[in-house]
Amino acid sequence: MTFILGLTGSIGMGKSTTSGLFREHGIPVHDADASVHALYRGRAVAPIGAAFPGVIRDGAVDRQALSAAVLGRPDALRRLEAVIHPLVRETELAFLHRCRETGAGLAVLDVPLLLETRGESRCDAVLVVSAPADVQRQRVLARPEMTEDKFAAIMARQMPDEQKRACAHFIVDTARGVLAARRQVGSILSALAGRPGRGGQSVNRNEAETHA
Ligand SMILES: CC(C)(COP(=O)(O)OP(=O)(O)OC[C@H]1O[C@@H](n2cnc3c(N)ncnc32)[C@H](O)[C@@H]1O)[C@@H](O)C(=O)NCCC(=O)NCCS
Ligand SMILES: Nc1ncnc2c1ncn2[C@@H]1O[C@H](COP(=O)(O)OP(=O)(O)OP(=O)(O)O)[C@@H](O)[C@H]1O
Repeated sequence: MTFILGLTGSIGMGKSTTSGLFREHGIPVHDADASVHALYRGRAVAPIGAAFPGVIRDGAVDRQALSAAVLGRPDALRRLEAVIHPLVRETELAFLHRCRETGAGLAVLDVPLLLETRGESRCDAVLVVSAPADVQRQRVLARPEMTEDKFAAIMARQMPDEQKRACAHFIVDTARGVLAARRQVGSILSALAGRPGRGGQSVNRNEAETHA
């Protein structure tokens, strides 16, 4: 049985970077953000175009236009999520099916809204990627196209980092550099070695060592 590790964290905390450290060990990772982006070039174009007129450009969803249409408008963001989340869930299920068929002992689901959407119920354990608020802010505001308003609108839809950490079986601190994060991932893999998956029944948090 494949052990399902849910990897999450707020915007800019280092989810993609940390997922990459699991990939270095040959562990399969499903990246929900990447799945959304692929859907915006394929199956989601028609339903998103119907729900949000004007956001399709050159046959694909224009993320900047969509962002402007939904961020800061909680109802619109919920509407977008109602369209896109079931499609992402389908790609995730297909990924997990492949992991089981190939006998993978561990699979990682990188899902930004894992805890906000109670997705932990389909994981065997939860890893929260975290950094101090000032580091997060500096990272996010350094991105092109990012503004204070956009950052605030995204944060408003996300569970505070402190609450996320309280739900974690494992924590990776990304403020200490990639080498330190690589070491933390290594120790999580050691802690999980040989642990059988339970097909989505969560591990009791006390059963797993929390690595801060
Ligand atoms: C709002 C959109 C258009 C902005 O696009 P953009 O290219 O600027 O951001 P990107 O997709 O790379 O997401 C970056 C980060 O924003 C945060 N984020 C994305 N969607 C959401 C959301 N619905 N609620 C809160 N935070 C979100 C996450 O931390 C994510 O890692 C885009 O994020 C989107 O389509 N979101 C809806 C899909 C979704 O809910 N994705 C998250 C999990 S599946
Ligand atoms: N362990 C680390 N050490 C140093 N810098 C890091 C580390 N992890 C992430 N970063 C830096 O932080 C920034 C955000 O990282 P990343 O893109 O992995 O975050 P994310 O959580 O996936 O972001 P988003 O929520 O936007 O998808 C990047 O500039 C990355 O280089």
